Amino acid sequence: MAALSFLSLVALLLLPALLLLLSIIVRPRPVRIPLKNRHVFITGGSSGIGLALAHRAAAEGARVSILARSQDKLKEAREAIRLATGIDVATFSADVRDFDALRQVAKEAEPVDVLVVNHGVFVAEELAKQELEVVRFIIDVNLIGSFNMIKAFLPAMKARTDRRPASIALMSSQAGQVGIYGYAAYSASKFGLQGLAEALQQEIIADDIHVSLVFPPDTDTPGLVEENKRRPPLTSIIAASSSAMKADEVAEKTLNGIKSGSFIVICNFVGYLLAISTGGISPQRSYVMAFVEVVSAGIVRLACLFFQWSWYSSIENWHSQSKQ
Ligand SMILES: NC(=O)C1=CN([C@@H]2O[C@H](COP(=O)(O)OP(=O)(O)OC[C@H]3O[C@@H](n4cnc5c(N)ncnc54)[C@H](OP(=O)(O)O)[C@@H]3O)[C@@H](O)[C@H]2O)C=CC1
Ligand SMILES: CCCCCCCCCCCCCCCC(=O)[C@@H](N)CO
Repeated sequence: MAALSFLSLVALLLLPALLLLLSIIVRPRPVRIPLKNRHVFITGGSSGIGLALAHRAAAEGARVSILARSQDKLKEAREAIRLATGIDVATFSADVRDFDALRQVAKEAEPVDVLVVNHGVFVAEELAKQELEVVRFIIDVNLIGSFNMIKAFLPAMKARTDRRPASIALMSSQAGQVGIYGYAAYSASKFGLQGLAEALQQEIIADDIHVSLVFPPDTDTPGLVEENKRRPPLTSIIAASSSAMKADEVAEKTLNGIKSGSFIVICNFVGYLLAISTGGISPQRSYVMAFVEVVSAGIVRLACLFFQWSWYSSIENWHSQSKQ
């Protein structure tokens, strides 16, 4: 009884003190980034998550531009958005691997207030089977392509005359928080975005530009349909630990994350567990989330170990079955 009341006293005093402390120290400070009447530029905006983002941003009153390689898909996307919202988006055809082409696009499109670096390619395959050419392709498009986009667009974003806060959002994946069977190259390309995002945020905070890093689970898109045709079964089994989402749901989370300046954008329940367990030393603007992280870190680590346990059991079972 005495122990119990002592514990509740500690909780009563310490937890609010912790909350207060966190509300003072969280950095960068909270920010709101308006979308209405601002220029939102989305790579990979002709399909899947990028297309859903373009729809939503247009419906919220932003001026929207989309970039991808295929002219045909861009045209189709433009028509679909016009049909649904009555709004015209600007389209740019370029390969994110071609820096000179991106510089040209940037010149035409500027000024951009919200840059959403969403394009991406994925080929799920065991590394032993995956050609190095495919590995290079994934890293080139997902990681180097993101550098190319930022290098091409950042100078004008820094020099913008609209002094309201601006944003650069990067589309990662939950496979960018934890390495998953079949995703050696893909996970590496997405983990790379985290280092880029953390360093970049420190460099451009003084320009009032705010970085968001988005972590979706499997999302129903044309890209996923293509990937599923040859995905190793173990990739699907492990990825199923996190429930799949619709492209529009991910787009909604992403835009809300951008508007609230969240550094880490969480998409589903498992996303909370992943964000807490990989929080490490990444920036956190919300003192409430910071509080949840500090208080639950240990127990969430335990849950993670259970997930690893179940994944390795699946892998063991798979191998023992395929030997029979
Ligand atoms: N779907 C999913 O399960 C998940 C996806 N993600 C991430 O979300 C993002 C979008 O995925 P999703 O919507 O499924 O993808 P889709 O395959 O449906 O669309 C990809 C988009 O990127 C464009 N793109 C691809 N390569 C290039 C390139 N080299 N240069 C310019 N544009 C390019 C495509 O157009 P085009 O081919 O014409 O160039 C298309 O517009 C990716 O970064 C992906 O990694 C994250 C977690 C889960
Ligand atoms: C307590 C801690 C909880 C840990 C649970 C972790 C669950 C991880 C599931 C990872 C799913 C990865 C999906 C990748 C989707 C993707 O990017 C591809 N479809 C390519 O587009």
